[in-house]
Amino acid sequence: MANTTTDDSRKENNQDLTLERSNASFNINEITEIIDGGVDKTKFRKEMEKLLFDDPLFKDFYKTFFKTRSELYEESIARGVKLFSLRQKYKWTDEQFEVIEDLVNHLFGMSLHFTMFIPSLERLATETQKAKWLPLATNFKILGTYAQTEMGHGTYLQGLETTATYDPVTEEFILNTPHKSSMKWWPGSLGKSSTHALVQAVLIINGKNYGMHPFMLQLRSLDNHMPLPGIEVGDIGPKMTVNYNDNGFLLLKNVRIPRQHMLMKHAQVSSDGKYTSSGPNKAIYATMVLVRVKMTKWVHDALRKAITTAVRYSAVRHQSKMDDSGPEPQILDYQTQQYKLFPVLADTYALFFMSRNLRRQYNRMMEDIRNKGSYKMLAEIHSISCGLKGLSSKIGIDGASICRTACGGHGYLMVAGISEVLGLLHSVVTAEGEYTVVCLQTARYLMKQIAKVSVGEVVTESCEYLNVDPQSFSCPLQTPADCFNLTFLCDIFRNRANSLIRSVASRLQIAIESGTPQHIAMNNNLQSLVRVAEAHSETIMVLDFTAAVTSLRTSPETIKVLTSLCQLHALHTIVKHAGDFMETESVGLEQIKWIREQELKLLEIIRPNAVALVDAFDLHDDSLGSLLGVYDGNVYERLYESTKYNPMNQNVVHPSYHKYLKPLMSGEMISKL
Ligand SMILES: CCCCCCCCCCCCCCCCCC(=O)SCCNC(=O)CCNC(=O)[C@H](O)C(C)(C)COP(=O)(O)OP(=O)(O)OC[C@H]1O[C@@H](n2cnc3c(N)ncnc32)[C@H](O)[C@@H]1OP(=O)(O)O
Ligand SMILES: Cc1cc2nc3c(=O)[nH]c(=O)nc-3n(C[C@H](O)[C@H](O)[C@H](O)COP(=O)(O)OP(=O)(O)OC[C@H]3O[C@@H](n4cnc5c(N)ncnc54)[C@H](O)[C@@H]3O)c2cc1C
Repeated sequence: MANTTTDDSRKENNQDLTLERSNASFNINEITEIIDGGVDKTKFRKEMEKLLFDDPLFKDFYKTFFKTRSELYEESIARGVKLFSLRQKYKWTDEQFEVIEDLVNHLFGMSLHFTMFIPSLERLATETQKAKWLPLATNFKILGTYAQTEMGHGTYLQGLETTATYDPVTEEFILNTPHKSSMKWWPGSLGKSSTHALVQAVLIINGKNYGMHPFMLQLRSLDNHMPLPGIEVGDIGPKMTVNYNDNGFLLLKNVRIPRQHMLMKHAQVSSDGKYTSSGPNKAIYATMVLVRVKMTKWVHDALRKAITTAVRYSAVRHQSKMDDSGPEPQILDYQTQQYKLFPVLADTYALFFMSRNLRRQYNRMMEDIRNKGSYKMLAEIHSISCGLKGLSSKIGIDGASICRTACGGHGYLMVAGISEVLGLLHSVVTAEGEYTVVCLQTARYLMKQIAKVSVGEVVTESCEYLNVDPQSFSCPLQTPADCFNLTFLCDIFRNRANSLIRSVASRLQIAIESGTPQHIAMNNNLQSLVRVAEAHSETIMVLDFTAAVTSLRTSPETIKVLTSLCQLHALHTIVKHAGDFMETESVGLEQIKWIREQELKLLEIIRPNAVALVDAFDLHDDSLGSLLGVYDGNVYERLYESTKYNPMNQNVVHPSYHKYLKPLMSGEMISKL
């Protein structure tokens, strides 16, 4: 199968797409460079595309859909080994490797080695431990995973049951998973690949429980890959997606490890069993914060694949008639199709600017920790990243589902690529903190911030809007045209979040003051707490998108088109939650009517640039992984060609005909009964 590339050798055979591209009002390279982070980074990405997609191992992503689990696993290991070797050879940085992870859709074995195992060592190990294990890990002498979740507990970390009991006589920890519910269950690359795991276990010294702590455990022999004594390990079985990954289970029976194998940066156990700790007690959760931050960008990466497919396909697909005398229109010309897809396109851009800002804030926090030993920003970054990880995964799932249905029947095919994206997004909404659970972490923080406001204390930057009294707010939208004013829209979002936070805080306070036990008062308000976390996170997204488009240094045409997307993102979010915005008097009934009308106007404004706006993501066909979304638009040819590769078509007559259908049709089967 010929694949197009992202350079000038692209074949632009489909006339509709050629026309769409010639109609664009802006230069797509300007947006591509913003997304890549500059011309040099665009150049690097393109070089990497050449390097990877000239290699049959990474080409023709759609072929993975025809493979068995074992084939998928083996191929993913081959890909992982190739990528790790290339990383070593070219000395790619972490940032460069993240670009490559996205290009190959995270489809390679041992991805957790760089996503969680090494970052955990960097964050949780002492300098001596780092000097010992990091060179082994970065040179692939050991391959590691992050083993925290158990069969019985993933969310409630205080409920973990794996124990690490200190034995001062031998100066060892004895690791056990005492019950079925205690076995580790889910860690990526655990089942068949990893030689080592960072195991989170409950530390016990002299019968006293010190809670969850991290331990370095060797799982398999470095000579023959056999599990070491006392260790049972395997694959947990087929999943909704990521079936190339050997997510695993792990049982431990009296496995002894040296005292020095507890990662002791934040808490230490001396040889005689004395426990000491330093730094904040949640510092051992550090790797989870990093991955949640990264996940917001993964959602953007995933959703841009779905929306690129759906918009390009909608430009080449013709169906039905608007007018009996005219030709069948492109389905992208139906207002309903635009109303499905353009808000998703706007959300995809919103996710990009939000995740970029979140990563910058995270990097600032890490600099503070490294340079000043200051964890001041941790609580705020934890709260923001929890809410945004949750919200982005939800936007991703909703958006990709819309893209799938917007592609009609063909969208249901695996080779359309959207089901795969949707499955990946379902893993993101659950892994690294389940949706509701992470939202509740954000809400917990917001409740503390509003309590500070009530006693005149200073709140953190993300919550500054809480300093305003909602009573003093009046809706700034005086005319329909005001609905395009981003400053007004930001104020409306701030007011809605502010009012909702205050309202649930006040309900909680009244309930508790009137004698309702705190846990019951909380449970009676859990749904409202999730809602305030969503409102706060949606506000951050609108503020980040607005700040980005109003500070862009690029051509007026590019700013104009991105501004329209920002307006659509904000207006569509208001329409989705019209009840909230009206209940908090952030807008009135009249304004909701205007917003709905202006939203439809934006569809018309965006329509001529729709294809260019997805082209600006500059996704290589082998990265896009969709036969419906190919750059040249030759969708029907690609679909037909894919049937030649399909293993079901390798025999003209399938063996089951001779085994079952023929005996039925000849009457032989019935006569045997
Ligand atoms: C096609 C394109 C491609 C793109 C798509 C890519 C897709 C890729 C596909 C790959 C698949 C995904 C693989 C990803 C790997 C996933 C790995 C995992 O899940 S690993 C497993 C992940 N597992 C999970 O995520 C487990 C989720 N559960 C938890 O994190 C916790 O149990 C908890 C947070 C819910 C509660 O914890 P608990 O100890 O009971 O805490 P309390 O509630 O009592 O709060 C006490 C205080 O602590 C504070 N605080 C809390 N956390 C943090 C923090 N991180 N930091 C700082 N502070 C924190 C909190 O604010 C509070 O402060 P204060 O108010 O007192 O001041
Ligand atoms: C693809 C994938 C990869 C993974 N990779 C890893 C890995 O590499 N390493 C690892 O250690 N783990 C991994 N996990 C496990 C993952 O982190 C957990 O599954 C996740 O944190 C959710 O926890 P849970 O399964 O216990 O869900 P549960 O907590 O059992 O969630 C079930 C329901 O209960 C609700 N619920 C639970 N607690 C509360 C509460 N306090 N308040 C309100 N509602 C609540 C939830 O909202 C949800 O609706 C992976 C999971 C997946 C799907």
